[in-house]
Amino acid sequence: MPRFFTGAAAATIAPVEKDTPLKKKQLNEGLLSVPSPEDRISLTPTDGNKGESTVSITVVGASGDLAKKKIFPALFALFYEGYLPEHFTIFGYARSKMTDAELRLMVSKTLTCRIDQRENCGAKMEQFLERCFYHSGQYDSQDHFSDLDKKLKEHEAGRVSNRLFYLSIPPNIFIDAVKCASLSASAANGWTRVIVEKPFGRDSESSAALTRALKNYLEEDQIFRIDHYLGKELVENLSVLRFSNLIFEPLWSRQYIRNVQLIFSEDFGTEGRGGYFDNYGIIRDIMQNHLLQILALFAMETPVSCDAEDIRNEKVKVLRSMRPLKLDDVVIGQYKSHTRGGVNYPGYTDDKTVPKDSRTPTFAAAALFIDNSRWDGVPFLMKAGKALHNRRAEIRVQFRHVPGNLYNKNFGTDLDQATNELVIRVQPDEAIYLKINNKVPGLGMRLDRSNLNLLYAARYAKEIPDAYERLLLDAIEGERRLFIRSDELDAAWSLFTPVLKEIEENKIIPEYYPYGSRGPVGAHYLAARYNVRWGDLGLDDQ
Ligand SMILES: NC(=O)C1=CN([C@@H]2O[C@H](COP(=O)(O)OP(=O)(O)OC[C@H]3O[C@@H](n4cnc5c(N)ncnc54)[C@H](OP(=O)(O)O)[C@@H]3O)[C@@H](O)[C@H]2O)C=CC1
Ligand SMILES: O=C1O[C@H](COP(=O)(O)O)[C@@H](O)[C@H](O)[C@H]1O
Repeated sequence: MPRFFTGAAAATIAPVEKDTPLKKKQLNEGLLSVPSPEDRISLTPTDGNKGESTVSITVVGASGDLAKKKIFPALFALFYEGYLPEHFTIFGYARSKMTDAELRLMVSKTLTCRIDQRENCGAKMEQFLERCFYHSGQYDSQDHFSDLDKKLKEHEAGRVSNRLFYLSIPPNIFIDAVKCASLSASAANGWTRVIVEKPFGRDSESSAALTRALKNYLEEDQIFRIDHYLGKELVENLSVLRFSNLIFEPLWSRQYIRNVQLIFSEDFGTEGRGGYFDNYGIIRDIMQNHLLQILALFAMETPVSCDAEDIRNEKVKVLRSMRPLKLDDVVIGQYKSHTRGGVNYPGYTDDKTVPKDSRTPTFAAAALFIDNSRWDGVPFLMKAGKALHNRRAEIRVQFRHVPGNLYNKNFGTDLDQATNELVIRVQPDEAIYLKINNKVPGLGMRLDRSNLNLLYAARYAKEIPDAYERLLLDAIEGERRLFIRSDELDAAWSLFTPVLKEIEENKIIPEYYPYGSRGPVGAHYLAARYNVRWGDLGLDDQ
């Protein structure tokens, strides 16, 4: 069921943003007229185009990697499934010279059909591409954005215009682009929203400066800070799992949970993105955002409702209850070259875009703590790395042992063998499974560990949408639940900034690990200090 109303229904959708500083200025100067409430609710199709609304989506940085790989394909998937409004236009904006036809050719190479929904896919692609246009311009030129504005207006044809800008550009030009888009290409009578890609700064100070600069041109509710992990199916399911199943929520505390592990691994290196990565490193690239966001959703208290502000309020509370990370609780690593099966896999510093003497971590493990009554003393262990032995993202919840367990003798003293573990596998092969102790069928009394397994591919015959689809749709619909609010961002940076500074100022040497391995051994010592064994090492967890 499409979530977006199209056609006549869309005529009743009123702009929801508060006026931006720019808009207020224009209103004061009489440069803009305010649609009266009557205009907003009573327009019917007989008013001509005026009563209908359009959405124009401008992909700023359209020639780039993310736009090609994720944004255009996600927009097509939304179009294919009927989620885009009836009147929509997509503009690519970048400095590269391209015609509309060239943009369409570029985009067409990246579009794919769903495995389970291929009907009319070719025709749908054609229809989609016909709605894609290109405008070449500089990111810091108001004139060029004014030219874009003129083109957008032609397509909007007098309808109520809503505009979404997706900043798919390097962070050093975010502000220029926001300034120009806001001053020269804001919607005249509908909403204007801007999706901002990470990185949101590289520490507390630069992040706060970015927020301040953005707020010169936009209100907070126009800023959609994207963390694509929040758009992943199993991350979105976390709240459903916790708050709609009686069996989980009562166990969700220090009373029953021994530790929580948040694990991210990739089986490839920085290949091609070394230039960006070297300035950030794995802690900023993965931990401070993706893993911490998952942690906040995992650990938050029950929100008042599913509304964005209620959920984000609870996330902020968790983040602000966390202890700033200490250097002692962090292990960093960097991958080195490795030859396996006659193939040589390059080390991090073999990447031409990385300085030869770089100490930037490509792996990190950390122990974090939430100092509130629910989680006091429970280690939240994070592990993230590139060029490891597999590609995986998962949450592991290890439960305490059963007091006075009748069957202890069947398991011996190995706590990890005897206790339950809940695994939420975010990717690949999305799954939720619970390790339980079970009697092996037969006349004897032999126990083993088995999985109660919800494997998505077996349970749901539907392809899981890419995270960018969900997030783009939410931004179009004005749903902010899965986007990061500025206070969340501040709290997240407060946790990591001191340790990042210490690592950099003291030039801490990372532990080197071979490409394709399980990462530095130091991660095991760190876990052991808190009586934890990483859950992804078991034979049934490969
Ligand atoms: N690629 C990915 O997988 C991911 C990317 N991101 C973030 O998304 C954003 C875009 O990423 P990505 O597409 O990889 O970036 P690119 O490096 O591909 O840059 C996007 C476009 O920006 C323009 N551009 C690049 N460098 C400069 C520069 N120095 N000055 C002015 N314009 C420049 C180029 O377009 P032109 O020359 O035509 O103007 C380029 O095509 C970044 O913020 C990145 O951190 C986040 C997660 C994943
Ligand atoms: O944000 C980022 O995420 C990707 C991993 O995303 P995934 O959806 O493919 O798991 C990571 O490769 C990249 O370094 C990072 O910037």
